[in-house]
Amino acid sequence: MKIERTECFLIEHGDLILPWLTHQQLANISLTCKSLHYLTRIITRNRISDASRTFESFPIPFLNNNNNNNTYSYFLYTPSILYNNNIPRYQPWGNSVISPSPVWRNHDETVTFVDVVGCDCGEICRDGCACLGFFDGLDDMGRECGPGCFCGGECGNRVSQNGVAVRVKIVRDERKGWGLFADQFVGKGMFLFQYAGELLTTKEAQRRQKHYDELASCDRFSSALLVVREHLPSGNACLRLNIDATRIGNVARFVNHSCDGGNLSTKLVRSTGSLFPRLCFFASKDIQEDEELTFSYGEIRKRSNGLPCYCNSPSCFGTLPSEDT
Ligand SMILES: C[S@@+](CC[C@H](N)C(=O)[O-])C[C@H]1O[C@@H](n2cnc3c(N)ncnc32)[C@H](O)[C@@H]1O
Repeated sequence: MKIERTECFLIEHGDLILPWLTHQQLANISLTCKSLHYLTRIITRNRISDASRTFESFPIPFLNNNNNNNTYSYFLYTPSILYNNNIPRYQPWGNSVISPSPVWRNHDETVTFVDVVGCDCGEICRDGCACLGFFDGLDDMGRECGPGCFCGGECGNRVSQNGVAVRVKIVRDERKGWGLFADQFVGKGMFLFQYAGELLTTKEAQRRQKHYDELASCDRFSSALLVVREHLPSGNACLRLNIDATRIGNVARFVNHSCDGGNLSTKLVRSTGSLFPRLCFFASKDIQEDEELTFSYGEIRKRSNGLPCYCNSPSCFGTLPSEDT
């Protein structure tokens, strides 16, 4: 009797409730009656059509031609790095009525240097802009206009601040899990996306990595915790960024490793006035439509029993890079 009442309530308010459920919760209630089965199928179809939950300019579909139950990968979406602990436990996904809250946009500018004055070109920057001068796609460090500048979001020197810049799709592979593929031609040097997720302290990153390693050893679990070290000009110190996209992140969390370096290069890009740089992905060569997007996770293989690598490149080491975080 109690179950029936819950079903009626869910059917009546499905539009409001179902998009907030995780994939597991959705799967469970889809078994309870025909109406809920039908409603959850619609939600699932919407989720598959856009992993970004409409946060990005283009929809980013999941494609799975394999005969398994992995119709999509469940995670929360953020288009940029999250600097605080105020991470939601749930986020709506799969209903056209509810669109993402604007609060989630432009997080890149929330941690800034006070009083850093950038360029004063006006709304759109000109040739002589003090912040210009890196978009050759080759240097290790990039600079863009930022919160310290007078220009606005339309400025051409804010290329990496407007979310995913090219059409991509998330495709299932039997051995590597989900992977990110180009859904259009991408010319060498073009910006694609940044690596978005939670910015963690090193202590928290080490705690989570230990937990993820345990999960990976007993399950087909994929973590997306990335550690970036930026060597400072003094040579004596390095800035360490720990970005965890496992629970909440953007499409960069689906980029798989390739031992030959793949077709993407990474660069830290700093916006004038921003405290932290962002890790940005550029095409290191021309990329054709339907080509998988990959990069090298690193050179170090510390673990004797590392995870097997299926990158298929002639220079494959056989195991994925692994480091002590
Ligand atoms: C950042 S995630 C990439 C997305 C992941 N494939 C997924 O399904 O969510 C990293 C994980 O992907 C898998 N992976 C990435 N590159 C791989 C490769 N070359 N061979 C095998 N597995 C790979 C490993 O499980 C790794 O821990």
